[in-house]
Amino acid sequence: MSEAIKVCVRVRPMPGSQPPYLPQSRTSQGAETVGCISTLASDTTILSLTGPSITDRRKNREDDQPSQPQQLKTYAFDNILPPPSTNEDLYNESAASVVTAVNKYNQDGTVFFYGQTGAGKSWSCFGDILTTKDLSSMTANDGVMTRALRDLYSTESQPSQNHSVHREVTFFEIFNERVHDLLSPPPALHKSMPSLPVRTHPTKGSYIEGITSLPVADLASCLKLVRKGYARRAVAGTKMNDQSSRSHAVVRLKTTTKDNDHPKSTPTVTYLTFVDLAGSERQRDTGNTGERLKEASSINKSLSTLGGVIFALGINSLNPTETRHVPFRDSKLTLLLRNSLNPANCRTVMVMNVSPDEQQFLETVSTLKFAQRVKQIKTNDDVVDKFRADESGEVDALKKEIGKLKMKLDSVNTEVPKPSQTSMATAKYLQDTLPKIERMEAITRTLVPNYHRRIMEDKLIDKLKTEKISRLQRRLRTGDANEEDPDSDLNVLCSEIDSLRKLLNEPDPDAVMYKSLYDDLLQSKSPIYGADSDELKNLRSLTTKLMTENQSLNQDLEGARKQASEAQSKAEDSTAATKKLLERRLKEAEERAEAAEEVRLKLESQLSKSEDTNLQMKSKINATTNHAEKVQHEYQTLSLTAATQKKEVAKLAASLTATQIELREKTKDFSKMQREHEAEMDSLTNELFMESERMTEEKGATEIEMKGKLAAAFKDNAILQQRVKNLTSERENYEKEIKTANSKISQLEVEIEETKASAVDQNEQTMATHKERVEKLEKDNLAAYENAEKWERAAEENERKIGSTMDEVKRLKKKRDDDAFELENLQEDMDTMTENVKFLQLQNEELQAYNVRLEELNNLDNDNREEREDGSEVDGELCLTEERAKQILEEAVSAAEHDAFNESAFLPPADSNEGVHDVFDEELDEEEEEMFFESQPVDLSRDDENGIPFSTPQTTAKVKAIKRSSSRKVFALHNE
Ligand SMILES: Nc1ncnc2c1ncn2[C@@H]1O[C@H](COP(=O)(O)OP(=O)(O)OP(=O)(O)O)[C@@H](O)[C@H]1O
Repeated sequence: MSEAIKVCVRVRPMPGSQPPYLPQSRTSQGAETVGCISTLASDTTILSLTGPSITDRRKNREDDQPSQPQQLKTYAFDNILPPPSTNEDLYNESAASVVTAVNKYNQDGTVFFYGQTGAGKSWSCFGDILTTKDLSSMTANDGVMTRALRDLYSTESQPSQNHSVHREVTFFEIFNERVHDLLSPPPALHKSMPSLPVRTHPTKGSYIEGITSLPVADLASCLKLVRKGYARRAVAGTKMNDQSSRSHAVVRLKTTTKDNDHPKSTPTVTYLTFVDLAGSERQRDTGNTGERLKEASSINKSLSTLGGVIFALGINSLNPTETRHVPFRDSKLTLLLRNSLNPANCRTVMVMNVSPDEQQFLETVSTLKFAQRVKQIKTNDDVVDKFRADESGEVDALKKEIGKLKMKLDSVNTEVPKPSQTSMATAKYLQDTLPKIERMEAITRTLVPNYHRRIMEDKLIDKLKTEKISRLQRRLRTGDANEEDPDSDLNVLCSEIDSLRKLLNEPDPDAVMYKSLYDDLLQSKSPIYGADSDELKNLRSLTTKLMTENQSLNQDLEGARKQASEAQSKAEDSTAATKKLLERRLKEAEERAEAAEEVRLKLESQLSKSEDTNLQMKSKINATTNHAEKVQHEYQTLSLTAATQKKEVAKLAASLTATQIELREKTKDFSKMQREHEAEMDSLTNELFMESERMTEEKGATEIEMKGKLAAAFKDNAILQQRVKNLTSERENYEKEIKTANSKISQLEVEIEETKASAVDQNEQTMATHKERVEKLEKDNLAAYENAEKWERAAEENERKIGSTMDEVKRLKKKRDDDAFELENLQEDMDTMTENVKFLQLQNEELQAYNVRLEELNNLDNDNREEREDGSEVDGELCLTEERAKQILEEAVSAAEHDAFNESAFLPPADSNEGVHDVFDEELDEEEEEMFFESQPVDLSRDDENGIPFSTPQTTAKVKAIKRSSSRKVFALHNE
């Protein structure tokens, strides 16, 4: 059993730091620290993480205090690359071996880039491909993918006479569980990228229907296409990364190699895949909402499925007897990369990108835990792919197996130092050869058990292969006449396997040859040395000489051997100690395994219990999900109601504003009128006051009445002013209330939105982490209970929030109704006020008219007085009987008096006497008229029956007017 997936951890530089990205501290033992990550310069497989303890973290979350760092854990992986590691370093440690496997041994290869958002996955994979101008020449920031492609194109399996190579590239992304072809022509403007369907073929496995696969003959055209596709990838700015990839991007290069020597043979197809996964992200850190949140939820879901697949593969490889279901089908990512995750099929490397930033501590822990799970996946070289469903793929698998065997053979061959070709006839050769032979002997001694072990291992593999081959042959024999075709794939494969087997079974021929030579030499059985010739004599003397030299050399050699044996014994001691240590460790491991078995049994029983609990939990979660959906529905209804209410409130506010404007206008008018009124009142008061002083006591009653009216008017005016004031302050209060209500409504809406978003977020997150939780439940039931409780608490909290929100909405509704009612009342008050104001206006007008009338009367009285002061007399020339004239005059006076005092509007304006003079102007001259008036025996000092005084200037004027009109009538009668 060996680890199937190589895991390299790449630590990015501290965010915001500048090159050369040196460690922040370095201890005397060589430990280098950047942020929360420490590494050893002497051991690049160990990493330790320092961070706050879980309790500290919880505490910090509550009281927001910085915590004391604590040593947390040390992890071991295949390779750790702390800053300032370059993309070249990363390539050499990760993808280089994958390229070799693809290129040299026809294996499939995949490189994954995993890590939280902003940890440097895209940087590690693609480097600065978007900004590099010349793609054909290498730059320092070339990503791992670029370097791998460069190596692939430049090395062995280039087209040759024997082989023809054809390469095609595909580039797609998985965005929100939709597969987008990044090499297809872009969609029309404002149209979204079409989603391609993923189909599963019974023999070919899963594939994308209609994906663009473009031939790429050289590196530059391949990189150009990748760059084009990469530029079209879905990215968006988040709080954690301003160019965050929102999708999983997969670049796949298919290489088809045809063997020209065997044109009928099936071409070998290999895939080299690069997967830049979207980064896991926590909503709390990114602060994502809306579309970004939806994307994050989809990313987390597919990563969680990937985790589930890795977990199941790990469990299966730990316990090969039972096969746990591997949920490849749960996401498009795992479905399409199923082959890449199968260690029997593919050489896979995972680059785990982490950030040393203390703020990202939890994410780093989570990535490293994921990496540990990946490391749990083991592969047994004897185990043939149990995932492969199709038998037609077996030829391909066998070819890949040959690749593996070749790789092994290569590694074995490189361990054997080859002796150089030398002449056998010279002693020099012997001199040179002897120590070499010695060494060869030693090597052979060590190699033989190795060979034996390997032969045993490979025999096992061979057994499986032979079984497979005979099965295949049987099938071919029964179904295909081509069985004897020496060119058939199977025969080619068989012969290749046989030759490989031979190579593995037979000891190195050089070693055997040198060994036999050496033996011959030692026993002097070689025919060359047996002949008694001069050459031999010479050789013998030379040999004797050499032998003496050799003896001394042998002595040296003996010394060296002694030293070597000492070193060997030391090495043996240390080996024994190591063996002991290993045995102790083995024992410990066995004990641990036993303990683990016990735990497993316990866990199994717990598991069965957990499964019940799971079911309960699932039903609970379903119920809660239903409840959450209901809540969501209620939210929507609430939002609709809130929107309607908002509209109503907006309408109300608009009508209120209109009323307010109207009110303001009216208030303005009222204030203006009031001011005018006050001014008029003042002037009227003054006038009245003056007038009242001048007026006699008979006018007192009128004056008092006037004053009373005036006082009443003042009072009304004061009330009006007060009312207007109250109204204004009421209006202001109402405006304030409306404002508060509006702000409360918008606050409420924001709260509803937030609660809705957080509920949706919680729902999605719960659904996404559900599977993981269930698995966690299997491990730790208690933790799951805690989670469930937390979840329930969150749901209760939601319910409580909804309750309080609904109460708030109800309260606001009631408030709105109250306000509407208050508004109606205010409107009524306003109407009453308007009527009052109208009434006051009328009163005002009456007062004005009265004033005018008073003035007029006054003027008339003055005129009258002036006329009387003239002393002119009326000539009695008229031939009208005195009695008839008196009668007519009395009738006219009475009618006029009635008109004058009951219909105040009947009087002409104060400044005009037109009505009086008209007739006279036409028919009598001034003198005649005066004479006529004077002749009339009217008592101007008497009161009429209504008690109206005639002795005032006004009454005098009135009477004079009456007299005139009467005279006119009398004159007319007289003329008749
Ligand atoms: N090793 C590194 N050296 C220098 N800069 C780096 C390194 N790793 C990452 N960065 C920088 O950090 C930024 C974020 O890296 P990148 O976009 O590769 O992250 P990511 O893991 O792909 O994030 P996301 O999942 O959000 O797409 C980039 O601007 C990149 O330049």
